[in-house]
Amino acid sequence: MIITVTGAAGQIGYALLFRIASGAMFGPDIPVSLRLLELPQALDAAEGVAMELDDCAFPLLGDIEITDDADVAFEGANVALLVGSRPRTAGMERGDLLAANGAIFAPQGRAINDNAADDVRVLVVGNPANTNALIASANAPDVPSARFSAMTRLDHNRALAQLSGATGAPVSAISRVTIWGNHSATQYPDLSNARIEGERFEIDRTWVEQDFIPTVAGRGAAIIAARGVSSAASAASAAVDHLRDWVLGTPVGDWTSAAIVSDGSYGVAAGLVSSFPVTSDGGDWQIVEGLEIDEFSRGRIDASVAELAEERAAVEALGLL
Ligand SMILES: NC(=O)c1ccc[n+]([C@@H]2O[C@H](COP(=O)([O-])OP(=O)(O)OC[C@H]3O[C@@H](n4cnc5c(N)ncnc54)[C@H](O)[C@@H]3O)[C@@H](O)[C@H]2O)c1
Ligand SMILES: O=C(O)C[C@H](O)C(=O)O
Repeated sequence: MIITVTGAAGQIGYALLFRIASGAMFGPDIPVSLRLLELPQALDAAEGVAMELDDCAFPLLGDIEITDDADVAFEGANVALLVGSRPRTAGMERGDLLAANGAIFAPQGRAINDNAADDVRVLVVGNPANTNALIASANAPDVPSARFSAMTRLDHNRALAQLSGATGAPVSAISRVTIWGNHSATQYPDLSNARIEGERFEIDRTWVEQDFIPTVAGRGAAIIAARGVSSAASAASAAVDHLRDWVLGTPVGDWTSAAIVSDGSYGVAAGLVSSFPVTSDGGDWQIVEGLEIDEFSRGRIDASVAELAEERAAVEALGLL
């Protein structure tokens, strides 16, 4: 399996590469070769990471290639993790960030289109992840859009952890939690269908609305406030979970959350990259259909999807789609 990681010398890269190389992503039987894409000024740091990977003597790890050339990095890639992106800095407006990231994700989409393996699967982690995935997919016309996804698994895992903490139920007993919409503060972490030990349970709506939702949706900012930098190990762990479930399949009776290109399900405008409840049997992600959406959920989903539509309009105006 050839796995390309962009932004490989960054914080998430440093937490992610060792887990991939150890077999945590695809299990103990699948050897992995790594392609690390970095900016020219970070190539030395990426070399250092590769030296440490060598020093782990991972039995599953094949060759490691380090490059600042996207065509080389995505050559033959079966999996592409697009982590490297331009973080927001002081004085930057949302539109500036979208433009800066368009300059990264449009060429990377083209490089994936021209060089990746026929079965490539792409996970966008770099923010704003949903819209970056939209840009990459739009610039890869020969790759089915179903092969592009953006990461909301970290939000999903945060929701599991919060519910576990509030109920005392172990994370392993909780199922059917959903993240809808954008990987941003407007996301909607939804417990309407959640189960503990396979059963529906009584849930305090005040806690959901005033504590659970703001905690999950604001967790990225809370981590930045506490650490001074954004989440890295938990983001890497979520990326491992996302790819494992996509390639090896989700557990029977449960689903996960991933941002994928909407087919119009649940009133989410077709073409937007929005988070949904999804399953996989090892092929494409499938949206879990037929869930009842009450008025509260409808409002929350619509608000986050409206933000996604605004982001799409902004990158469309920049000529990135
Ligand atoms: N979706 C999520 O749940 C989630 C969670 C945490 C972080 N993030 C996002 O992930 C991204 C990476 O976070 P980080 O903490 O690793 O950042 P970081 O700044 O530590 O590392 C980013 C790396 O990307 C590299 N890079 C920048 N542009 C590149 C390009 N065009 N090609 C290749 N490499 C490039 C930089 O040189 C740097 O080494 C950020 O956008 C962050 O906001 C997303
Ligand atoms: O919130 C952020 O900016 C960082 C990241 O997307 C996160 O969710 O931790």
